[in-house]
Amino acid sequence: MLEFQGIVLRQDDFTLAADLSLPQGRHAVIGASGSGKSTLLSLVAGFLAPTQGRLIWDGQDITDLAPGRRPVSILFQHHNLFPHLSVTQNMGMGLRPDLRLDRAQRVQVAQALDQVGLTGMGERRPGALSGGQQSRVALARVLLRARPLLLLDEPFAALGPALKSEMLALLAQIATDTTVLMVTHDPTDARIFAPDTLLVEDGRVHPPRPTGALLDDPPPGLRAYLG
Ligand SMILES: Nc1ncnc2c1ncn2[C@@H]1O[C@H](COP(=O)(O)OP(=O)(O)OP(=O)(O)O)[C@@H](O)[C@H]1O
Repeated sequence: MLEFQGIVLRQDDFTLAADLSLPQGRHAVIGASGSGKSTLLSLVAGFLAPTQGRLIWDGQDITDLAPGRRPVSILFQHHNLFPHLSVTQNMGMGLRPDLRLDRAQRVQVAQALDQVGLTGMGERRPGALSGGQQSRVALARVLLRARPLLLLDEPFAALGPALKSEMLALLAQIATDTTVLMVTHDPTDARIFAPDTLLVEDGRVHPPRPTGALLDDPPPGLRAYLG
């Protein structure tokens, strides 16, 4: 459970406010451009600090924890695979940045590779993979970190619709026991991936609502944004 207790975050003349609880599970984050979606993820990741309020994870106050000490992993649109490292090495970075993996960790990497359907491709460089395969490597690296909170900012926006759906289905299948917050501009993504959605409107984060109900009968601002 992630709790936003009376959170207010100011950035120049923009203010983000959040006062809600997020149970474990998959949540979409949806809202107009500039409404504050990325700011919300940065707050949870610890890149931005609130001016007021507390952020609580499973009863523990994480408001003042440095990003690296938070129970968080992040997957953004640009996956930042290292081009000079092999797929296996890129994934190993998720476990040990210095790549001194022990035997058990090497087995873990191989299993993750199997899990995302890239068996036998571990020695390739990212440049020798398709866009979808590179996304799979980035996804596997994030999953190897095994942090309980996963933040996604339009992670598969560069992929075509079919591949994107496939990646979301794969993520839903393997990111169990994880609380996921996924920013998306695509209501279809929200519907297929996230049982609940957080609407961000003019800097206010609304509590989670069932995705289908919210999108079937959107409030006026969201309706205008969805078109
Ligand atoms: N570094 C910054 N300093 C001051 N204001 C900022 C900064 N970064 C973003 N903002 C402002 O904060 C507001 C929210 O930005 P944010 O990136 O969270 O929106 P968003 O909902 O993710 O938008 P988009 O869908 O376009 O990515 C915007 O009005 C933006 O101009």
